[in-house]
Amino acid sequence: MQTELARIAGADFVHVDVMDNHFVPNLTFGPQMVGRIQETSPVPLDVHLMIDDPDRWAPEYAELGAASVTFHLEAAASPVALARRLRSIGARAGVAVKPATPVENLFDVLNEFDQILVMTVEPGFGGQSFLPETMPKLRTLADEAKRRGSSVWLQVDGGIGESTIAQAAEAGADTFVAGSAVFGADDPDRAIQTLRSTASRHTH
Ligand SMILES: O=C(CO)[C@@H](O)[C@H](O)COP(=O)(O)O
Ligand SMILES: [Fe+2]
Repeated sequence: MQTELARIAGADFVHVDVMDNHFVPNLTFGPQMVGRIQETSPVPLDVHLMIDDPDRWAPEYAELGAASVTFHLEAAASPVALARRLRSIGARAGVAVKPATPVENLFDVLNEFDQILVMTVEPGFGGQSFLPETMPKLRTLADEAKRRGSSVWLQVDGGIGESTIAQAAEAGADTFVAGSAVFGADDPDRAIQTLRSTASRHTH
């Protein structure tokens, strides 16, 4: 784990995928392991919860000291109350939407969140292909956030690499998660730098 973390020391965050084998058909780990990563990592953690009942579990990840905790809108009973709770613990509050989930319901509550994650693959597995059909939704969200003067971060996750990061940045994303494109590279830190500069060239 330490060696893996050292390979991405130049990243802004370590994105941690928590999967419960209910919300998604895959299982990773829970709070105990995330706590260990938190203790070991020199880079702050961005926790992505792909779990049922985040209202019950998400605060625990904030208590561990994660910089941000993102739960799925589809799974939360009271998204705004949960975001407030995460913020009160000191974490950035994030809400994620699956590719087919509309974002219009978030427009009136944008300021309740620090980041919104637009999934660019179906959650559950790394190494999938980017879904370009998610871009119009991202663009609508970015336009709305701008119109309202919101400072919410717009994150994309899934299939992000050299060509797709450009599309996502063009559509208004400002925070990018890359798994395979970084860990599959010979030099992960260099891959991060290249992705970062490609994104900034396509940000307007
Ligand atoms: O949350 C998820 C998938 O559910 C992502 O964080 C992926 O694990 C990112 O991996 P790549 O698509 O970049 O390989
Ligand atoms: Fe993720």
